[in-house]
Amino acid sequence: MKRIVGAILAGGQSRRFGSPKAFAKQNGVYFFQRAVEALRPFVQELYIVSHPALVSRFQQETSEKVIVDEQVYRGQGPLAGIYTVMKQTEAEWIFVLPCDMPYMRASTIGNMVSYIDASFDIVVSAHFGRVQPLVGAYHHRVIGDIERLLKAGNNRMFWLLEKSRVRYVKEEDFFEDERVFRNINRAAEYDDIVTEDML
Ligand SMILES: Nc1nc2c(ncn2[C@@H]2O[C@H](COP(=O)(O)OP(=O)(O)OP(=O)(O)O)[C@@H](O)[C@H]2O)c(=O)[nH]1
Repeated sequence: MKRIVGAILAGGQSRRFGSPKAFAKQNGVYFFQRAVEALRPFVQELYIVSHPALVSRFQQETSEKVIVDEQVYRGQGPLAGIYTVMKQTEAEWIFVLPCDMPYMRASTIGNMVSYIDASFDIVVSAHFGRVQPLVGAYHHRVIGDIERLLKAGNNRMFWLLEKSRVRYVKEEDFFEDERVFRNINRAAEYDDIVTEDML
């Protein structure tokens, strides 16, 4: 079995949402907990990477490991979170999920994991023509590239994808319900899913 470590990114500011998205609920379950449930079956270790203000709240709600972004790159976005987890582990692969996709499920991750292949550096979902850099596996060997990008202040995920050998997993690889990749950024989007779930 491939050695995979999980990284749940929960270090964003949730400015558009208005309160920490990780602790919004879908059908009574915290968003971040949905990510934990989806990833847990496939990883030996799992890290929730957040920021200092949320650590104690996470610790009250989960027994998973909670860490904070490396101080030098704090606030630099998801790339800083992935880098931080890579620094914690020597595992070959880091499987990343955001904390704001409440419909993500274990079967999706299982399918993604089956496409992990060491001839690629990164394996991410690109279902329905939308690249999802926060849903996929990153090989540990990209840590140097990530560090260089962060040092230069080029923290967009797409800079890393551009430099790397990427396997884009699409609907012809495995079909998936589009809703699984729905991420919640704004309170209005949250209101929509609450209403839909009640129907
Ligand atoms: N560890 C870590 N995760 C981050 C960071 N920035 C964003 N994330 C996570 O990446 C995912 C996508 O984040 P966004 O929705 O783009 O950003 P956000 O800061 O949470 O929200 P906005 O403030 O509204 O832009 C979420 O799971 C965030 O928690 C960061 O600097 N560090």
